[in-house]
Amino acid sequence: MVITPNILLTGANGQLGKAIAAELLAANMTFVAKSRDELDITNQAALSAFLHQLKPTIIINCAAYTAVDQAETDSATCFAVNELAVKALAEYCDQTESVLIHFSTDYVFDGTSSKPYEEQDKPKPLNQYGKSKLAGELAIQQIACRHYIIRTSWLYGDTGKNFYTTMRKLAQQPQTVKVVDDQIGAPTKVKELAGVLTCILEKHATQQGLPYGTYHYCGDVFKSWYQFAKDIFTEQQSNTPLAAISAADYALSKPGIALRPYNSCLNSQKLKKWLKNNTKF
Ligand SMILES: NC(=O)C1=CN([C@@H]2O[C@H](COP(=O)(O)OP(=O)(O)OC[C@H]3O[C@@H](n4cnc5c(N)ncnc54)[C@H](OP(=O)(O)O)[C@@H]3O)[C@@H](O)[C@H]2O)C=CC1
Ligand SMILES: Cc1cn([C@H]2C[C@H](O)[C@@H](COP(=O)(O)OP(=O)(O)O[C@H]3O[C@@H](C)C(=O)[C@@H](O)[C@H]3O)O2)c(=O)[nH]c1=O
Repeated sequence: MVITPNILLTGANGQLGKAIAAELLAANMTFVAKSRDELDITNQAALSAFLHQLKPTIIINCAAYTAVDQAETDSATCFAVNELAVKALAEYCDQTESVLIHFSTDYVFDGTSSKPYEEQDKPKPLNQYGKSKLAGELAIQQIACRHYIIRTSWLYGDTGKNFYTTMRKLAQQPQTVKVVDDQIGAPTKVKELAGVLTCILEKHATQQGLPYGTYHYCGDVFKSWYQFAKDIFTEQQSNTPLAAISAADYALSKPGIALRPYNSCLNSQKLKKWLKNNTKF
């Protein structure tokens, strides 16, 4: 007998949450999606009451505090969402033998490695956002509920707040846009990551199911933020001048900005190999 999972999607109004909802719908999967207004995961009492009422068997957590610079001065809120609420979700999953699918970031690394980061490499975040995301990962791993932690990088899509939509707007104005050229990573389409997640769910609870654990998944091409901006300006046929600058020079023009890793590259081979061997992806 196949048991239909009872899926809860949190943070459903974010860019990844929306993309996952669209992919799950397209795959005819049933799920309950909740935005922050409908389910604030930092409200422990409301969260607990909701979970015990819905009894999800799989939680896809797309709720997160993602304002990287703001987190430097608002770290309590950032940790409340990215660590404490995640711990509460993991505790529910542990008690009910449910599965937690959670997303994390390249910003858990300090970017000093000379090669793309693998799953087992030692995290050492540079900023409050990265520290809070690592704390969330550690909470899940310590509670040891059934889980997938998927670290990704530089997520973007046509809507929501991301580097792609920011650059698309800047490409419409006449002033020169200066963009950091010494931080490298892989832009990752939210739709692509949502497709990966759907494949994982489709295989879950079968013999080809992805083993629980931590995985990296990002786009195939590593580039700098400047190169990414250049691609976007070309796509937009923009005549706005674009200038490459160093992260150090960019920081001088933006006091209080968070430090970001120079090398944000993730090695996604482990998950990509599994996808190739086990799914239609
Ligand atoms: N964006 C990126 O480049 C990357 C993101 N990630 C990770 O991917 C995941 C998804 O990120 P992404 O979709 O881009 O982020 P978004 O900021 O687009 O979405 C996050 C969502 O979480 C919601 N949220 C914030 N606080 C709470 C709360 N207390 N309770 C419930 N919901 C809340 C936000 O609500 P509201 O809409 O009201 O603000 C928002 O809708 C996160 O875990 C993030 O850390 C990893 C690597 C790269
Ligand atoms: C807007 C802008 C940014 N930058 C630089 C600043 C920074 O080094 C880099 C990216 O800046 P942003 O603030 O757009 O992106 P940022 O918020 O750092 O993006 C990160 O978000 C979190 C949630 C993640 O998990 C990461 O993977 C990553 O995607 O580009 C410029 O150089 N010029 C500009 O005009």
